[in-house]
Amino acid sequence: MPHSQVSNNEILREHGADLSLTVWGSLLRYLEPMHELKKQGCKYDNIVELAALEYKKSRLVRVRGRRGRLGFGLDGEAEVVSARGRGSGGRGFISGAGETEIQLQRRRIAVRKSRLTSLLSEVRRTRSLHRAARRRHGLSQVLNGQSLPLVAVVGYTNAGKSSLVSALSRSSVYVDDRLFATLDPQVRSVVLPSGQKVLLSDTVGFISDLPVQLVEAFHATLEEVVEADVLLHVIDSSAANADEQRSAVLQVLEEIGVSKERLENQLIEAWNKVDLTESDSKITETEDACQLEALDSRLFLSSSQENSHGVFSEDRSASLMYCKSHDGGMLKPDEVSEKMNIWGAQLLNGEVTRVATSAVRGTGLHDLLHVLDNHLKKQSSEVQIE
Ligand SMILES: Nc1nc2c(ncn2[C@@H]2O[C@H](COP(=O)(O)OP(=O)(O)OP(=O)(O)O)[C@@H](O)[C@H]2O)c(=O)[nH]1
Ligand SMILES: [Mg+2]
Repeated sequence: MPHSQVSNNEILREHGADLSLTVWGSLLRYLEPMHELKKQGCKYDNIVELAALEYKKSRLVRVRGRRGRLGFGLDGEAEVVSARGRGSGGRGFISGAGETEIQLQRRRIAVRKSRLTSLLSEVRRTRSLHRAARRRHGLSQVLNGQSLPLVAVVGYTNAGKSSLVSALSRSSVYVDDRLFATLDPQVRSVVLPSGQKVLLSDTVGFISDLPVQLVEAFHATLEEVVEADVLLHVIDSSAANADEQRSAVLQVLEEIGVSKERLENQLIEAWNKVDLTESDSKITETEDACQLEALDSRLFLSSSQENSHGVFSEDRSASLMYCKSHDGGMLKPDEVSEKMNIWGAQLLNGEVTRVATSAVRGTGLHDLLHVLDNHLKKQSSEVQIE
């Protein structure tokens, strides 16, 4: 993956670029729709340049290419130098002529920046047209005039949002993406267990300290989030700083105008990548649906519960939930899924709902669809009461 965010960041880091710059690099890399920007001629290297310019206007990243060519790029050795000539890597920058070179580079970047900005606004315009079209048709033909609930999938960068959206749409009972694929490739339709059809909208990954200068570029995502009926917050449970990433996302959501009340009542958490946090044997058992993994006690019940099929109890020390049938045997997956009704009760009490998932292994996807179902039912019943 020569142009992936990870490898580019690694290269930058290897060459001594400071962390804030790599954060900018990754932020810019994640400015969706980068694919479209790339298609339209924006190179990743330009984005990194832009990052450098935006973050520290007085500093530049210079890259020595393999053939000794100086420029901006990723195939060579990078050194961060200040405009005054103090090299962070111990190497100085020749002043005098260097000043001119920096000015020249700045101008080049400024030109690229304006190109990027106009491309982004074009992309925004296209996406908003798509959204309008989606609302207009909005499968209203299919649903007799009702518009479909929109679930915005948000989360820290690399949490697995896109993977989860694909996995959910694959696992859904019936998927018809033809209408949307042409309108907006980042939206998938999914049918919940009750038969309710929803739209899942994949968004860009958030990172800490969202720089305000770039909020404009995030508008496409922000608009999806603001319009959404439910926010599905995907968290990489295997990340060492998962809690920090979670808080960073909540903070960004608040900053872009999502009310505290919505964050409490219209947000579902998918603690993704559980396959990386548990041993393989537990996963196997999970797939047999006899035991469900719990990341913490809030994922499941506060005490043992039962439904018509069996008893659910949790072993907090092992982070597991046991599901035994009344006759002492194992519960089948569809029997286990009945416990979602109990989760529904939790939702009515206004608790944040968390589901452990693995987009890669398919763990917890049905649970998540059930939770979404319950959530939307609860929301629509509240609307009716109002
Ligand atoms: N082990 C494991 N890897 C996962 C899981 N979900 C996603 N990944 C991997 O995590 C990486 C990031 O996944 P994406 O789906 O692109 O993450 P994202 O949140 O959409 O990332 P951005 O859109 O770039 O912010 C990929 O390499 C995925 O294969 C999971 O459940 N388990
Ligand atoms: Mg993604």
